[in-house]
Amino acid sequence: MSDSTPRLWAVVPAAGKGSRFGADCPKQYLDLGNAAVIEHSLHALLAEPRIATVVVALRGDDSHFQQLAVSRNSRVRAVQGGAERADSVELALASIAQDAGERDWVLVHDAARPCLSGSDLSRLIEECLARDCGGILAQPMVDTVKRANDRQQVVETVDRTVLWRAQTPQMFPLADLFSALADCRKRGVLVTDEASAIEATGGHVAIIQGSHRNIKITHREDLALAEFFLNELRAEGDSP
Ligand SMILES: Nc1ccn([C@@H]2O[C@H](COP(=O)(O)OP(=O)(O)OP(=O)(O)O)[C@@H](O)[C@H]2O)c(=O)n1
Ligand SMILES: C[C@](O)(CO)[C@H](O)COP(=O)(O)O
Repeated sequence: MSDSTPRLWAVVPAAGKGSRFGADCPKQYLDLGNAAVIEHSLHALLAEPRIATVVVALRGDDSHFQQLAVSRNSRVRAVQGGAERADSVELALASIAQDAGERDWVLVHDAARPCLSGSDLSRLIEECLARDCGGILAQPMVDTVKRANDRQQVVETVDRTVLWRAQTPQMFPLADLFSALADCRKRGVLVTDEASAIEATGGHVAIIQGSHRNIKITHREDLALAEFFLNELRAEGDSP
């Protein structure tokens, strides 16, 4: 890695199958208003001038991405992802490690989260840089939370005041995240987000409260909700 002026990179894991959604194509390519799901996610990142380059991790058999105009954006690169989300992120980081500076940062944002607002993205970037600490957007838990046994019987009610639902983007020093993901992979530690890898290797993660609109499209009913939220964001001028 070269040691130049710190830059901000973005990685977009987009190599999933969308099996829980159950559509004919991966959910990141479903139509959502006037664009595909992934286009909304990428446009939100590309609207942020501090992000120099966006690296999208795709399935090896992905034939959709190259048909999108955004695939030809000069700030967008595509690489092949891996079997798990963490593998896709690590492979994307591996593709830029040689170009990245020692003090560069990276934020990772799910292709399946199209309702990221410009204000949330800016706040995450500013808080992480100001605190010099990696961080994640997250939502406080508003439901009562139960721990259940394997027969789906309630074992206990959990104190929800200390619980947060992690979203993306998640932003960390690029070298720290790359190293943490590789370490977790070598140790067989399964991680479902970037913060888990940082935590597992002793790092610190700040929580920055994000909007409840920043949902992850997972099941069929999420698509209509995402379209509603996108229309709200557009009306407020908080999305590209
Ligand atoms: N091997 C994988 C698996 C997931 N993802 C991406 O990680 C994000 C969040 O994952 P998830 O919502 O679980 O997407 P899928 O894995 O496609 O969904 P499912 O688990 O229902 O198949 C998505 O943008 C997905 O494309 C990825 O890049 N590589
Ligand atoms: C990264 C994430 O979106 C944070 O909530 C979530 O962990 C992704 O989980 P998935 O099972 O890969 O959708």
